[in-house]
Amino acid sequence: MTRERIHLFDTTLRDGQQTPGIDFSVEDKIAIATMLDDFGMDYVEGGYPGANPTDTEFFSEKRTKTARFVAFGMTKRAGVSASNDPGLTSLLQAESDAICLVAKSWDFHVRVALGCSNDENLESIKASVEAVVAGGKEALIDCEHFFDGYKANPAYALACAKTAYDAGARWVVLCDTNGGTQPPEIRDIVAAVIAHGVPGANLGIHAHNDTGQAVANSLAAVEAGVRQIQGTLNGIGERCGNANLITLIPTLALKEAYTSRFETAIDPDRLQELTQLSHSFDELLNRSPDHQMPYVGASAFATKAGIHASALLKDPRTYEHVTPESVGNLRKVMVSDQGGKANFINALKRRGIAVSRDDPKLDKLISIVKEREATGYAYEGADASFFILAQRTLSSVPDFFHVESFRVMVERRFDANGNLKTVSEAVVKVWIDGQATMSVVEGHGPVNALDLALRKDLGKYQSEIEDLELVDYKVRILNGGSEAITRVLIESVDGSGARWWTVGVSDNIIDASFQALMDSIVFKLLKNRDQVGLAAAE
Ligand SMILES: CC(=O)SCCNC(=O)CCNC(=O)[C@H](O)C(C)(C)COP(=O)(O)OP(=O)(O)OC[C@H]1O[C@@H](n2cnc3c(N)ncnc32)[C@H](O)[C@@H]1OP(=O)(O)O
Ligand SMILES: CC(=O)C(=O)O
Repeated sequence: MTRERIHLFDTTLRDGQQTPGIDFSVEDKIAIATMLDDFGMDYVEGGYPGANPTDTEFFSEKRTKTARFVAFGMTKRAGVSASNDPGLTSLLQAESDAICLVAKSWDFHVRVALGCSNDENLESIKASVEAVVAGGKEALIDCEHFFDGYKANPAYALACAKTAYDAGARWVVLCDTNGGTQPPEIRDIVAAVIAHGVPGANLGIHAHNDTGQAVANSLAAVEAGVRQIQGTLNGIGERCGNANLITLIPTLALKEAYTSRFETAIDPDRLQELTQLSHSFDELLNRSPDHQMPYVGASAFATKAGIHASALLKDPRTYEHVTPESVGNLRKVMVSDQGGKANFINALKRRGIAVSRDDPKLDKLISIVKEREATGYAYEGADASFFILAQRTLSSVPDFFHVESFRVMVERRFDANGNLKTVSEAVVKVWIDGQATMSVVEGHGPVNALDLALRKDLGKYQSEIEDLELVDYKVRILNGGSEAITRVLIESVDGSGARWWTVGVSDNIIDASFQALMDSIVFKLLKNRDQVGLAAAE
């Protein structure tokens, strides 16, 4: 039986950026767009070029290889032509494959927010879509407040959708902007749009989660005929968030209600990387993963001792709706040697490391990782540190250099002109091939000083690390009070454009940073010798 294609549209970098407390840098956006593209999304919406310097810079080049790269903006203002609308002009100049324009489709909004007539708004929709198509780009229209608009004035909401479609929009996306619509209403209203002449193959759904129904509403829309779902990683987004793609993707891929009828572009083998994708994204946001998130949460396949554990030991299907391995998660209780092994073998394979199931070194690696994670390490977000640990445990890693000692000082003092200054200085003693060198460097803060001192004189390796750059540094305090432990995550990049994350954990932030910096340099040296798996440095 032919299955119909559901197109996945990710708006993590646009609607996700509207989440209170979330603010992406250009570097963050590049890292996230790469993750999404690599995972197999059809569309990656990168933000709103022209709205702020970050998004404008992000759209200075195309950031995806396979996914369609989408710029977001709004329809032209009433009273000006499309070619004279500065917002639309700058959108058309952005480097993107497609443009998604938000359009008002609730007459109340047209009157109150835009202050123009209903017909003027329809003219803006038509002219804007035509301008996008004439500019050689795929046009999408986000019909803002479509469901509320339909309830208030069905004829007008339908006219907005149909105008966009007739003008050439590839996708007309029905938005539940305020997030209050319920699944039966979604089903009925989507059916009305299709009956009005906009085919389901050209319809999308953009659901917000204000009543906890964003995923259910997206699936209800698919049932009713839409073929594009917009959502975000881990469900971030304005107010209560957007439809969670990390929940929708496995539901579409694993649940018979959908698998028999639909397919997405996500390679079924990549589903096992879903937990890692979700957790890596949280690491990037510098926040703890939600333990109860469907499929990928640490508790999603956990059970307490007792009746459940006893049945699980007899057959895991007694308490699991899918296997944890299918989404890269782990079963808890049995501390699952079996589940653990499959998971590690898969993760190592991706990094080019082959290990057999009965190799005792694999058991050793699993127990080291579990012990370390219990003390605060998080390897999901630090692929390069995991790679080094795995290589050290399963085979070996060359002792390129040895740091005998380091010292970091922070001094607040008056300079020669009588200005108060805080100065950070680091001293590092390194041994290479029996020769010791001592480097002393001042930096912008203690971690920067330590980084510069570590990389100032690495003897015969110095020329190899000239293009190594640290582009992100994240600190998380793992438990409060005087017992606090610090986790540091560092993102590095080199001249080839490869990026990797390393981790360090200590009760001392400088020491944690030192561990992550060391892993980054060792990883770079291994990479220069073609000794790292592809997935560890993408
Ligand atoms: C539902 C959604 O999530 S839509 C996406 C919302 N995201 C954002 O707004 C984030 C980025 N936005 C911004 O940085 C700014 O709002 C900008 C740069 C786009 C515009 O800034 P400003 O020109 O200063 O306008 P401001 O933000 O104050 O108000 C929005 C204007 O857009 C108009 N507008 C809103 N939607 C539309 C639309 N679909 N079509 C045409 N005009 C629109 C409003 O009427 C208002 O116009 P006014 O200034 O004449 O009253
Ligand atoms: C466009 C959009 O983000 C919304 O209507 O919610």
